[in-house]
Formats: sequence, C-alpha cells, structure tokens
Amino acid sequence: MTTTHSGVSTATRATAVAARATDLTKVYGQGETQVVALDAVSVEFRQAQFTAIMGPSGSGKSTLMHCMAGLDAISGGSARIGDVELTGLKDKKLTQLRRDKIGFIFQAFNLLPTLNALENITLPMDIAGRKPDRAWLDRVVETVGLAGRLKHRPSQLSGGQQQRVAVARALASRPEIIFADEPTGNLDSRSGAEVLGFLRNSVRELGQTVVMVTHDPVAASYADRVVFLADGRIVDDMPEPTADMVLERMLRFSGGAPRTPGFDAPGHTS
Ligand SMILES: Nc1ncnc2c1ncn2[C@@H]1O[C@H](COP(=O)(O)OP(=O)(O)OP(=O)(O)O)[C@@H](O)[C@H]1O
Repeated sequence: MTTTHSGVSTATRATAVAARATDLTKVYGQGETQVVALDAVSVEFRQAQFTAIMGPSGSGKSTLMHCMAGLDAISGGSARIGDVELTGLKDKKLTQLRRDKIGFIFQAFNLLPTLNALENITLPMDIAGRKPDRAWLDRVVETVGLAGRLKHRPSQLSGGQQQRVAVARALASRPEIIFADEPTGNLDSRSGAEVLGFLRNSVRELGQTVVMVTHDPVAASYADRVVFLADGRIVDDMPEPTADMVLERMLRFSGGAPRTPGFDAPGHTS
C-alpha cells in the first residue's frame, strides 16, 4: 500500500458521507453566453477524509465547492450536507446551515485586524451566540500549533500563522465539513507545508472532513484522495495520491506539456 503524506490508508477511514452531489448541474448565463460549469457531477465526500479537487482553469472546481457549500444556487441535480438537501432551503436556513455545519478557509486569510488570534477563532461562534467548547478549542489550538500566539493580532503573525488561525476558526465549531479554496495560495512553500500538515492532522486526529481546491500537486498529495475535474465533469478519482502521480495525471490533461497557462506547475498555486 502506498504511504501518502497522511500516512493512513483510505481503507481504514470511516465510511459515513459528509457531503454528496448527485447529478449536480450548474449553468451560468443563457443563450449564446451560456456556460455549463458543472455537467451532472456525482461525488461523495466521506467523513474524516481529506479530498483535493484539481483540474484545469475553468474546469468547475470553485463552482463545485460553492454549490456544495450553499454559496451558489444549483441548476439541476442535488447537493447535500450530511442529510440536508440544499435545494429548496430558504435563505435563513441556508445561512444557518453554512454557519453550523460548514467551515471555510480561503486563499486570503480573511481575519479581522483589530481582533487577536483567539478572538478571530471564536468570532463565528460569538456572532452565532454560541459558547465555544473550551476543551475542543484547546485541542484545536494545540493541533494547529497556535498555543502562545493567541493574544497576537494578525499583523503580528506570519502569513502561515495567520492561515493557521483561519484553519482553527474553521475547526472551532466542529463543522461537518470544511471547504478550503487554495488555502496555501498566498503562502511560501514552507508555511504552505505547515498549514497542509495541520489540515491533515485535523482529519487524522480530530476526525474532521476536509475538501480542498488546489492547483498544486504537492498540496494535493497531503490529501487521502484527489478528484479531477475537466469541462465540468469528474474525469478521475485517485486514492492515496503522491505528488508525482498527481503531476503525471495533470500533464495528461495538458497533452504532456510541462506547463500550460491553465494548469500550473507544482509550487505555484495562483
Ligand atoms: N458567475 C459566473 N458567470 C458566468 N460564468 C461563470 C461564473 N462563474 C464561473 N463561470 C464559468 O464557469 C466555468 C467554471 O468556473 P470555475 O470558476 O468553477 O472554474 P475553476 O476550475 O475553479 O477555475 P480556476 O482554476 O481558474 O479558479 C468557467 O467557464 C467560468 O468561466
């Protein structure tokens, strides 16, 4: 069995489904300007699994993530978080679902500059009027290596540390699933590796479910599985990826060219 960055076989994972798309279709525009961004995509994201989503620029990665997270309305098919069908949910219910069941990590860390690290981590729960579970919070802070930095403001933290605050913020409310959109895109490779390591630890040690969009084969190799999109369809599903396997698969998209405008080489995660 291949040893991945996660060091754990997907076969040993829990099998419950955290999120599921069935024939998920997303069409933008109408008539001549119509774009089918997702073309009947069916995919499951299992609990306590770390999935990377890859594919050329414009293949539908962000659209899939946004539709699954209830940030964008779908045109057909279905998207579920746990047992909850997103289609037909009223705005208020959708907002609640995003707040209670989904964690987000973006390329830009999106921290509030006037709050310290701990206040940033607990902000979503404060807004929701929920008390953080102190023991869990301590574990999260420990897992992402932020103990000793909690009183620092974002400007007093490195980029990697700021992203770790964003990871802790996503983990703090124990969401059913975390969606991460290019979480290492603004980080140097060392800080990026740290953040990916912490994300992986959150899956291994805390049982978190993580779905991450990335262009970087090295980042993808931290995942348990890579789902490849092309032209709004899933074209491959790779368990236990290594960076070399992912790179080789990406090169096949681009006809063997070492670099294409649509598909970046490892290390570059724009
Ligand atoms: N709001 C929108 N209106 C019209 N078309 C859109 C919109 N958002 C995305 N698209 C189109 O849908 C397709 C999929 O876009 P998407 O952003 O999901 O791709 P992606 O794989 O995330 O790309 P990238 O790697 O460049 O971020 C593209 O053809 C894009 O131009």
